[in-house]
This record gives sequence, C-alpha cells and structure tokens, in this order.
Amino acid sequence: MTVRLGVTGATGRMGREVLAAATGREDCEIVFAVNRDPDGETVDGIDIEPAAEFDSLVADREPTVVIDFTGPESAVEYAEVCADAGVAYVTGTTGFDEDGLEALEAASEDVPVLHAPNFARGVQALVNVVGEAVQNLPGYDVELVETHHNGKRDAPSGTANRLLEEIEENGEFTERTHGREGDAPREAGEIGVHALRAGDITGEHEIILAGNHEEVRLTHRAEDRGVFAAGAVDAAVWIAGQKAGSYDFADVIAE
Ligand SMILES: NC(=O)C1=CN([C@@H]2O[C@H](COP(=O)(O)OP(=O)(O)OC[C@H]3O[C@@H](n4cnc5c(N)ncnc54)[C@H](OP(=O)(O)O)[C@@H]3O)[C@@H](O)[C@H]2O)C=CC1
Ligand SMILES: O=C(O)C1=N[C@H](C(=O)O)C[C@H](O)C1
Repeated sequence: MTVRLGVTGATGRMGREVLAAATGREDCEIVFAVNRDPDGETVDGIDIEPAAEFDSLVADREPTVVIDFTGPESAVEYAEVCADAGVAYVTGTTGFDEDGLEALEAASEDVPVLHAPNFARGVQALVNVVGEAVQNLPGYDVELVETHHNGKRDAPSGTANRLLEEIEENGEFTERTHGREGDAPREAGEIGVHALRAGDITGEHEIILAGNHEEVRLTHRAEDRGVFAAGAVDAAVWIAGQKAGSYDFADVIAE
C-alpha cells in the first residue's frame, strides 16, 4: 500500500526535510504540502499551498496521514481537522501546554495520533537507558543540558522534558532548577536544567550524573535534521495501519 502524505509547515526547517525524506520512497507519496504564507513557493519541485486551504486539501486529496512540524497552536488545529476527516496524524511539534496535549488526546479517540518530541532512534535508546542509570546511581547529582539552534521557540526542548520525566520516575528528586545565577549553591535532590541556543546546532541532549568522585555523561547529538525526518516518515507509514489511539515513536521502533 502506498501511504498518501499531507505535510504541514512545509517550508520550515523540518518540513523541507520531511519532503526530502518522503520523496523517492516507494511506500509513500506526497499529496499536498502546506505552509502559512507560501507565496507561490516550491520545495524540491513540490508546490507549497496555503495553510488556509488545509481543510479542503484534506477533503479533496484524501491523505492517509498528515505529518506536522509547525507550532503547538497550529498542530492542534490540524489534528482536529484530521480527526473530523478520519485521517491519521503524526506530529513532531513540541511546546504543547496541557490544553494542547488534551486536544491531541481527544483527536486520538477518532483517529491514530502519534506525538513524539524526537524522531531520532538514538534518542529513544537514550530514553531507555537514562532511567536505569539514575536507578544505579542513587544520590548522584543530575544535570541536563540541551543545545539547539537560535531559532528554537520552546525551552526546555520537548526531548529534554521527556528525559526529565524518565529521570524523575526513576529517582528521588525535589525540583527542576532552570539555570543558576548569583548566590545559587546546588541543593541536594534538584535536577539542573540548562537550555543553550546558538547558531544552527541541530540538537544535543546530555545528562550528567556526578558523585562519589566520578561522573557519567549520556549524550545524544543529532548531526543532521534528516534523522528526524526519516523517523517521522517511518512513523507515518507505520501509523497508516493502526486503529484510532495515541501512539509514540517507541511503538514504531518496537516493530
Ligand atoms: N520531533 C522531532 O524529531 C523534532 C521536532 N521539532 C519540532 O518541530 C517544530 C518545528 O520546528 P522547525 O521546523 O525547526 O521550525 P520552523 O520555524 O523552521 O518551521 C515551522 C514551520 O511551521 C510553520 N508554522 C508555524 N506556525 C504556524 C501556524 N500557526 N500555522 C501554520 N504554519 C505555521 C512556519 O511557517 P512560517 O514560515 O510562516 O513561520 C514554518 O514553516 C518545533 O516545535 C520543533 O521543536 C523539530 C525537529 C525535530
Ligand atoms: O526544535 C528543534 O530543532 C528540535 N526540537 C525537538 C525538541 O524540542 O526536542 C527535537 C530536536 O532536539 C530538535
């Protein structure tokens, strides 16, 4: 079966990568690509259509799955249209508030919805091992540092938040401390969280566990955005065969 893809945020950093990753694959075809204000633009020969026409494009071109990398507000709007139209939805967008996450959950009652803050397989491996490291090193200081390009909106990153959940579930911690300034000695039990923004850095996440005169560093570094795009297209092909429900990238990797 060829999966029919709609792509949102198509002229963004990730949207362009998704179009490139999907083009040339035999298991999917792009049936439309939209962006907010495309002004007759094309990406790799694909016409970019106005996001205002998203609803009618979904109705007319009948995508199997929509892949979204935009912002949290628009991602929710696209999810709701997909839920009404019976179209599966994959979003890599980060920075959702509680209402946004609830809206994605509501959409997943009608269609398959996959929300993943990171589509790199190596990050999934990092999520899997970080809890074990924390369990093995009780009482060690834990700090998380994430580094991204200067255009990133949300901080800490969606991946950092996912890693923090895993850390907190596997150890005894009091609070997250976001950066330090002035007279700010480290308190026992806190998790230091640091978001760095510079240049065009693709995405780095490092967890430092230190104590007992030793340190462990677990690091993932994405070298190219193509790694996220390839994972998102894999997720779209996978979700095309699923029933309504809420999924994450671990479900895709598990098969
Ligand atoms: N899950 C993962 O593996 C990854 C997730 N991300 C996440 O993906 C998202 C996008 O990242 P990135 O591509 O770098 O961002 P960009 O800003 O480069 O691209 C976002 C695109 O979405 C469009 N857009 C933004 N808001 C709206 C809106 N309200 N309605 C319609 N279109 C909109 C933008 O249009 P315009 O040009 O008009 O601003 C732009 O084309 C972020 O949340 C980021 O954290 C990023 C990398 C990997
Ligand atoms: O905005 C980005 O670029 C990235 N965002 C994701 C996140 O917030 O975790 C994933 C990746 O690190 C790149």
